[in-house]
Amino acid sequence: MFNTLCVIGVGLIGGSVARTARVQNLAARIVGFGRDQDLANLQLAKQLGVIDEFYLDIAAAVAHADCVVIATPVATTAAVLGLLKPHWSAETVYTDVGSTKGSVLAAAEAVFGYVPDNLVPAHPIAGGEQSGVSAAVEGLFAHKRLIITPVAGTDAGALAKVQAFWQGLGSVVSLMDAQHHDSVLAATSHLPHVLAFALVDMLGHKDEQSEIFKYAAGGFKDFTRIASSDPTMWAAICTANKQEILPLIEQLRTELAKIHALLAADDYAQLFATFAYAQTARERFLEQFERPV
Ligand SMILES: NC(=O)c1ccc[n+]([C@@H]2O[C@H](COP(=O)([O-])OP(=O)(O)OC[C@H]3O[C@@H](n4cnc5c(N)ncnc54)[C@H](O)[C@@H]3O)[C@@H](O)[C@H]2O)c1
Ligand SMILES: O=C(O)C(=O)C[C@]1(C(=O)O)C=C[C@@H](O)C=C1
Repeated sequence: MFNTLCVIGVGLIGGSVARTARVQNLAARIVGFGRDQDLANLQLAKQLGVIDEFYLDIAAAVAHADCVVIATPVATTAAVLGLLKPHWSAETVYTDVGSTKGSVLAAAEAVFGYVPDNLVPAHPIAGGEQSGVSAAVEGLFAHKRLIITPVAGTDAGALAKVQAFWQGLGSVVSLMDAQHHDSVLAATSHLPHVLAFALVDMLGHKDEQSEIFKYAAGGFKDFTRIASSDPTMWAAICTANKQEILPLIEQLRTELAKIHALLAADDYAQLFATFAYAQTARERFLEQFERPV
């Protein structure tokens, strides 16, 4: 159990960390930090009992913290580490929740010149399309995967503490290289978001826009739910991981061109084979991986 948990960015994920940590007794006191423009969200977080106190001053926020969780958009990591740097403590463990991990290591290198041995990058593979503390839920991470991406110099004690913390929040923890993480998540999370944003962008610009959305039913809603996600967060993720995302967009172009050609040629057999392969693959993946524990 930590004495003071400090959450930097008390939004959907940071708020869910705080809510769950409280219920699971992982911290005696939970505080939040944000900028002036985060004041209303922080006030709400306190009012909802998600945090005990909040600070707009970083020194006050981390003064007694033995665990700091950075839960802000990935584009802000360097700025947040820059604020933390003068108050960095060897007695504290630091973790984050960013959707891209290479960018977090790069931010640490840029700010410190190295990755501090007590900074243990993490990524919970759980979330939703909403933002802010009002969307935070206790139990968000239960039975969900969480990837930790340590580096060669990561302190074993800090790693063990952070791993135990995330396990205490209910996550099923895996360890992997940040580069590998970014390559896997580009395919399973970032590309689907690009696709959903692209589809709604395309349809939204069509003249018959209102007609299209009027008759949209379950399939459209299922496919495009994630296009309701925060554009600030997703522009940051896509920019941070473009090296991995760009080749996947190219592969998808090839796949769409294949389906276009099959349809144009009335090649029912190959069209069926393509859809049947995808259906079987999805069923197999769900069966194998839907429940990690
Ligand atoms: N939403 C998801 O499904 C999901 C899942 C896993 C990981 N993540 C990652 O979690 C992080 C947070 O995402 P979220 O969905 O909780 O977003 P959110 O918008 O709900 O919360 C982010 C919070 O950070 C605050 N903030 C922004 N910039 C800040 C700064 N410079 N200093 C202090 N506070 C700042 C915002 O006001 C907000 O309260 C992102 O890095 C995202 O990649 C998101
Ligand atoms: O369910 C959603 O809405 C999500 O976008 C969650 C999701 C995902 O793509 O699965 C989004 C970003 C994360 O980094 C992890 C999880």
